[in-house]
Amino acid sequence: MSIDSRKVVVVGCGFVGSSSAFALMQSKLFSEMVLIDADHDRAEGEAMDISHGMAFASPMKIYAGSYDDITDAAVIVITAGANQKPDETRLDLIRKNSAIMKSIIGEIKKRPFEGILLIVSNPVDILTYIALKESGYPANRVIGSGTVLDTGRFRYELGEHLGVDSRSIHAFIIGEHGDSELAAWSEARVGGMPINDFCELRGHYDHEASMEKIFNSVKNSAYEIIARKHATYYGIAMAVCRICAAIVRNEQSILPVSSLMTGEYGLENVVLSIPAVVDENGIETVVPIELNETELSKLQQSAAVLKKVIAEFYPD
Ligand SMILES: NC(=O)C1=CN([C@@H]2O[C@H](COP(=O)(O)OP(=O)(O)OC[C@H]3O[C@@H](n4cnc5c(N)ncnc54)[C@H](O)[C@@H]3O)[C@@H](O)[C@H]2O)C=CC1
Ligand SMILES: CC(=O)C(=O)O
Repeated sequence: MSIDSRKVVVVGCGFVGSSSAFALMQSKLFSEMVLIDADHDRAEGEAMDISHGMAFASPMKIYAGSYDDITDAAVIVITAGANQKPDETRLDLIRKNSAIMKSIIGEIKKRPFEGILLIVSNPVDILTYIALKESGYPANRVIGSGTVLDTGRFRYELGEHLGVDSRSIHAFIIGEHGDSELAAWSEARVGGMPINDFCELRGHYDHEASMEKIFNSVKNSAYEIIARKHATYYGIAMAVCRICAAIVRNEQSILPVSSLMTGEYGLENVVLSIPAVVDENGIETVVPIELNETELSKLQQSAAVLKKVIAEFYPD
């Protein structure tokens, strides 16, 4: 079965799945999009609604389908599962969503599929690990959206603080997509300048206080949004589009997706985010950026948090 690089499948058509589908339609990356949901009517309604925008975008076949439609897709985006309620962490979702992920991977595995699995449902790092184990696919083909969203939030916050286009900022949030994540401050650059030098250029000298404020705002974004509107979906939809573009356009873009660690920073058998080169094969290679001692220790603590949860599912 050959891969059709113009075909994408979205599994789960709730807030995140439908927003991602809407963003993907507007991105013009694909000419065919299959929507799958446990609630087939919902998938049908979303396919109809999104299709009605086509006259203002580009021709595309969008339909509610089944797992029999996945075989030649380039990417399957999985957004199915419960979202956080106020006061819930992402890790609190693991019981419900691990069962959902296992059932979806079970369906996918019954069919030939050679494309990329892009996991978005939370807790994304643990569910990506489960998808990897249950599918048996090579690690390069199973990617989590990881901290691509958090990194987008980080660049946005820094851009606001510094009065500069966030696209001119190279800075990453790494580790868990969740409460143990960290900012790789020591590698952050604005227009090629070390970040603190750029801050001083803009008249900001209170580095420690600003760093803490900006990082906390990024880390707590989901909680703040969920408290106000019950779910987050537009930011992640844009992140899904960005990752899909890197894959189907074979861009070799560096994105902090969630991937299997194989010795980087002394970490193994855990899935988390560090920057990686993303191309048509998924993860081409991870990019183990230099971290200072504090950052390295925080990354290792983040991995330990994730490993503890993984051990509940796959005790060795
Ligand atoms: N990785 C990230 O950065 C982000 C992840 N998320 C996560 O995305 C997930 C989805 O969130 P929402 O869309 O807000 O939830 P939602 O409740 O609006 O939608 C979930 C959808 O999944 C469907 N579903 C449930 N079981 C299914 C199955 N076995 N097969 C197919 N479809 C199934 C439901 O019918 C529903 O339509 C959550 O886990 C949420 O935490 C949300 C935002 C950002
Ligand atoms: C819900 C979630 O994971 C986020 O918005 O970051």
